[in-house]
Amino acid sequence: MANAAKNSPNEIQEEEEEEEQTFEELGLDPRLIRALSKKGIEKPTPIQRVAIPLIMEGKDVVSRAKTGSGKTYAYLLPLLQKLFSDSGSRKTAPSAFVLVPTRELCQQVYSEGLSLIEFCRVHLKVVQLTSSMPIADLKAALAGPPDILVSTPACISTCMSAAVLQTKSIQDSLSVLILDEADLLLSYGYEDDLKALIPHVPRRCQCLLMSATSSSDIEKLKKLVLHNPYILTLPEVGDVKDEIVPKNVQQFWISCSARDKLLHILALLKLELVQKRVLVFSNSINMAFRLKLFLEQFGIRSAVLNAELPQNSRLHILEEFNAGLFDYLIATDDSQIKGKEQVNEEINVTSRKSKKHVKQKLDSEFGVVRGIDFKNVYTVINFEMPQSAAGYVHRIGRTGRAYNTGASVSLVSPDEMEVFEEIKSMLGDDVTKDSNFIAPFPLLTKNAVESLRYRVEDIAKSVTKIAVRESRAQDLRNEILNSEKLKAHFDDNPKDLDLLKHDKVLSKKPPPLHLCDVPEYLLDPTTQEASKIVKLARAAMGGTNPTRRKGFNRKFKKSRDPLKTFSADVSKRAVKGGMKRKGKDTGDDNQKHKKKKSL
Ligand SMILES: Nc1ncnc2c1ncn2[C@@H]1O[C@H](COP(=O)(O)OP(=O)(O)OP(=O)(O)O)[C@@H](O)[C@H]1O
Repeated sequence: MANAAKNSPNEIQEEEEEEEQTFEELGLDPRLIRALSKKGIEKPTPIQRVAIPLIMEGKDVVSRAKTGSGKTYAYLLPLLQKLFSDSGSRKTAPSAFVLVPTRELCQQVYSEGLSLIEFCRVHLKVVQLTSSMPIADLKAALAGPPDILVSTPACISTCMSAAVLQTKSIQDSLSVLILDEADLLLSYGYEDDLKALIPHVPRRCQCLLMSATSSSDIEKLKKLVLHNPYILTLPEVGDVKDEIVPKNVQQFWISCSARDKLLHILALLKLELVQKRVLVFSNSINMAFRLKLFLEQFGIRSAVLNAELPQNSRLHILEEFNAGLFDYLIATDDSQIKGKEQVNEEINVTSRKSKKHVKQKLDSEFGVVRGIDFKNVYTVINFEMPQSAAGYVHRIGRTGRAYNTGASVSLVSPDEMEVFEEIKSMLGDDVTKDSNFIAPFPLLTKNAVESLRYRVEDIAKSVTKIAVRESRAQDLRNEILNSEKLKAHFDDNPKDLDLLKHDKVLSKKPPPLHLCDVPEYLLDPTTQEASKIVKLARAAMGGTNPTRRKGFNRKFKKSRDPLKTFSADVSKRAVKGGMKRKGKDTGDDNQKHKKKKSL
């Protein structure tokens, strides 16, 4: 049906009717539907439409869907529904484990679970545990026990070794195990932790595996954890490399030398050729600070999010950014993949040379890019290219989430062409499939870039290695102090976001006034026009106001909406007559799902 639907208007109508399926029709409990409605969520996304009924039937499911497609509710909703009816049963350990690769994700899934439970007014308890917690706190959190435990595999392993979680209790009580962002669990080094847990997961336990990309790690995990699972995946994955990046994210690139990257990013931001809010990625913490200091000199304030910051500060930066308190966030990623030694070396240099001797370890459970639900990020800029094609998909996936639209701009220097080619070949880079095509960025003219060059060169030189090192150490010191204050403050005032600003200026000298404004005579007519178009588009979308944006997006062409293009696999094999299922027993369920669903 998916193919036919693309070709025939009548069938598109059919497809759209199928899309109108509601949460009620999926059999969701009215309390959950009310809770969703309070959160402004009215109808299921495609992955939710397919996964929720299967999970409610108790099936093991591997669910692979694009970034931002709503995978968290796809498992949280049926999980809660199951626990509504199980809540009276006696147990000695949590009924459900949700395992994620990073603390940031832990916090995010925990908050989503907690708010659904609160809205539903049911007596269920969710806790989050991380490896940094003292054993006594882990013990206290597990007393009860709670119904849902959100954690990292390493922390579960710690709890088992410290006998805070008894393996016998896990065997008796665990009924659902969820591995979220499963494609990352092994690359974050959790294989041994998972292997320690798996023998204690009872055979009857339902196992779910959620991921945005596929990899050999997923295959490994599937074998390790799942029994006879249903595989829900994108329709053409495998052969046609389609729709890896959500369709409503437009991808662009700019070719420039490594040296000219500062000049180009300044032109993009200062001439307002990209829409706010903007998430910029760099590959190292020093580069992130260099960029911050450089932009400050032109009156552009930003915050840096990285692995050396204390956890409270990181969470607070994310919350502030999501709440719209500042427009530019520079994040570092890939520190896990890059080799910790190199990054640690970077930190030690900072520590040794800094007078106040700030020592801070990189957090191995840190992850900004993977799975974090940034709100209303319109533009992602790759100031430096990620180290892998999968890294690119995850970065780009921070925009265009749920029903929003977004854009990405990658600054590609000659020595990054190799990874850029790899990305293009992974995407298929087919001009006819606009979702996967990375187009040259059309709004930035050579004249506009050159008009800024002489201003940029002096400032770029003034942002020396020493200045970067000092401001990085300064920021870290501030954040360590803040972190303590934040902890105490937020225990009492959980909703107070405006306490500490993270985009404060770090430069010793205030930005020169003449650099903060770009005089009109510097701009060629094409750039002026481009800037106007971007502003108009922004106004049409209601700025960063999420509710007005929704209205805009409803008018957005359906075929460009990533949330509408998912179909269950039901994939290749389904076309030939049946849902893809590991193992022999397909039975009646196969009949139910026989038809290839295009949602
Ligand atoms: N049915 C829905 N309607 C509208 N918005 C939704 C719906 N379901 C989820 N969302 C919103 O979509 C956003 C993305 O959801 P989520 O974080 O679950 O995506 P994801 O598929 O897990 O992405 P990633 O792979 O990047 O982790 C969230 O802000 C969430 O609140």
